[in-house]
Amino acid sequence: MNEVVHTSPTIGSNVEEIILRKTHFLMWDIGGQETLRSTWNTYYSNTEFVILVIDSTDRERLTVTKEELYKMLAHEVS
Ligand SMILES: Nc1nc2c(ncn2[C@@H]2O[C@H](COP(=O)(O)OP(=O)(O)OP(=O)(O)O)[C@@H](O)[C@H]2O)c(=O)[nH]1
Ligand SMILES: [Mg+2]
Repeated sequence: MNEVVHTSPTIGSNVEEIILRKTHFLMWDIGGQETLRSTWNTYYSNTEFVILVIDSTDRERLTVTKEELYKMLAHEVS
């Protein structure tokens, strides 16, 4: 709180491993910019879950987000 957090757009990806008891989470943070979305499908194999972060105040982009989510879910398992 009361702290300015500096962020920069994700280019490529950031990977983080979290271990909780015997469960290992390997989390990939990937960029959401339009030009980077075509690379998303290279992260799908062995993926158990997806966390999609949206800005709920950006009403215009909700439709785009929905389309991108459906595209992701419709992707063939490889
Ligand atoms: N108010 C508020 N602003 C946030 C929060 N998280 C991120 N932001 C702001 O939202 C903007 C984008 O944040 P990022 O974390 O770069 O968003 P991103 O989804 O990772 O974007 P990409 O890496 O390009 O996919 C920045 O201006 C942040 O300061 C939050 O929890 N609260
Ligand atoms: Mg990011």
